[in-house]
Amino acid sequence: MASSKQQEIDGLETLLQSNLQNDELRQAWRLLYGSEYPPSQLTIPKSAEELASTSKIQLKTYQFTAAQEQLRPARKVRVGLFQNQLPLATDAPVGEQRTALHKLAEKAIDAAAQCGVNIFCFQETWTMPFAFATRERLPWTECAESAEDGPTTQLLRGLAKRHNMVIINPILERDSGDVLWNTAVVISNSGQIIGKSRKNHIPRVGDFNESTYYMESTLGHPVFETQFGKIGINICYGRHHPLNWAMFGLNGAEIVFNPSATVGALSEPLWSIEARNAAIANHYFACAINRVGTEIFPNEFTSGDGKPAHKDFGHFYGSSYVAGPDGSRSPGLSRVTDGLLVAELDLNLCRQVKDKWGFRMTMRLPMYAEQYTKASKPDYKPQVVSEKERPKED
Ligand SMILES: NC(=O)NCCC(=O)O
Repeated sequence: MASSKQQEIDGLETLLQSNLQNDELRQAWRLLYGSEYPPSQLTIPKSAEELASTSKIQLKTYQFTAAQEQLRPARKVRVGLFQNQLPLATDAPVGEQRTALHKLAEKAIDAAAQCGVNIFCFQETWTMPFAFATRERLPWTECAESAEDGPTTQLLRGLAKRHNMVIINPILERDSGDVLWNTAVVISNSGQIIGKSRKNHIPRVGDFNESTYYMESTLGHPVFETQFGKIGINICYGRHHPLNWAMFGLNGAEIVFNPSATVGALSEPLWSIEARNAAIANHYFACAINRVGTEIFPNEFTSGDGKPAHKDFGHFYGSSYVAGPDGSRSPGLSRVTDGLLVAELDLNLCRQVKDKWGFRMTMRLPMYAEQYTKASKPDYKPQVVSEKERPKED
């Protein structure tokens, strides 16, 4: 069973709330989250709270607002971000693991539907343990499935239609030629598949040796036009590449999901910054979703850093959150438990922020296109100005 270590704290918010009071808490919250305390929540049915509670899923809600416009009605959409631990041990048969995850997902989607969620997204490769550190092929490559006809997409197509909900399904994909990919399938609220996006940047850092398992995307930065808004998917490690985020914005995304699997020792200082910065820089909502728990594997592996072999990556710290184009962010989910974050976004905020700051008028794309083209050539000479090259002034 994936376990959360006892000493893991629940998160920054719990620390703030248990150590600060009244005005200090309000001020700290405003500085850290860019919004008022207490955070503005949604009214949701008691049945959703009960279902989440009996399923041991933390349920948090948040509302982003935009100024009311005269000519455009508000464009409110609810997103559901689901983070989870593995329900079974990593050495359970992979089919049983997938079935257990499917059962958990049905509960989370049901709770999300009761909260009026329009677009739901899972964490990266949610149907399997995050086994890539092991570099063992079997049984993990058996977890790969068809993006179009695999059992997970089939299950979610039914749920998407039943709940009138777009579902983003990040899986390890096996295509018809037996090439593996790290893929997010976008399933429309009609139950049809709109398309898929694949991971552009593959990590080779610490225990994240994923190039052993799947190939780099050749699909670019597709943006999917759904009934609820234009969405893109930047999978996990792609969040360290600002241009990866930028391309989804240039292709018109209003919401970019970042399904992830990352651990505290490696990336926790980056986590609360990267998606938030992407939302600000690209004038869209960014939804960051991380795995939870410590997954212990049967065999030891090393990180190639001279340290002892080990059987786990460390703690996947959850902390999923939504960031708005205005720099504000929602509260985060727990670092240690399964959770569903339901956030209401008014997509009008994207254009309002662009206009307020003049970001689209000042972005200077042709200048960067020219410079990037030059910088991508092997003979590129970096533009460095040195004192040595200046004529002496005296
Ligand atoms: N899953 C994945 O790409 N993890 C890499 C580590 C990180 O990006 O924090």
